[in-house]
Amino acid sequence: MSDQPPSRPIQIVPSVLPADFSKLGEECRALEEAGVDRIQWDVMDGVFVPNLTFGPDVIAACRDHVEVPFEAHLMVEDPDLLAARYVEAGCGMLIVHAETARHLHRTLGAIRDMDASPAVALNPSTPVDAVRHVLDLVDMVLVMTVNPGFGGQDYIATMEPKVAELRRLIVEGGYDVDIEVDGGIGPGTIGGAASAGANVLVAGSALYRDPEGLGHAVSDLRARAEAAVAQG
Ligand SMILES: O=C(CO)[C@@H](O)[C@H](O)COP(=O)(O)O
Repeated sequence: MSDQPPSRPIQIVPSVLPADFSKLGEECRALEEAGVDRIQWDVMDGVFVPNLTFGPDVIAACRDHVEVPFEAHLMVEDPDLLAARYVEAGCGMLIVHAETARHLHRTLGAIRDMDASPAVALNPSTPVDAVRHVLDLVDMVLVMTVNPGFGGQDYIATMEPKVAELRRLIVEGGYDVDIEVDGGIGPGTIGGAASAGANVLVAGSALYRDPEGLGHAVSDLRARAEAAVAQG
């Protein structure tokens, strides 16, 4: 009998960075029809990362086009200032970077108090230890597999041991926490990330460049991740 707990369900979450920004409502509907589990909005403020993307009103405008849940990846210098706006816009999960929250424990608790799902993100150079004392507060930890700011970057495979270390911490502590990875996820990399312990996989470029379309891309990535987990 394996002493490992049952693996957590694989979830495929698109980043809409590669989508056509002139018709985001339609793009969200296409993603929902393709079978995604959630939609990730990469929120960037031009301070924490060298890019500027979606304000809460843009997300709110897309909310009623689909039923699928939204998550906001807050790549912003001051998450406390903005968190409530993104919940009001319709994001059920907020992902806060450990590197930006001045009082991470308090910020995550405040998100839960807003009836939203708190999650925490780690940039590639930030150690797992940065979230050791907040695993009881979050529903998910995001391990970045690129440096944040842009889609289409190369996957940083050296993050796989970090994912495995985080998984051990979660399992040993008995926490009910998903592990998400984001950045460079595609057919050639998703297996390594899932084998390391990630069960929520964010993909942007890989979904939109699949010649067989979004539906095929989502199904193919899910199958590859599930096969990697099954192989152990
Ligand atoms: O979050 C970021 C960068 O900040 C990106 O990693 C996108 O969320 C996914 O982009 P791809 O690498 O899948 O194109």
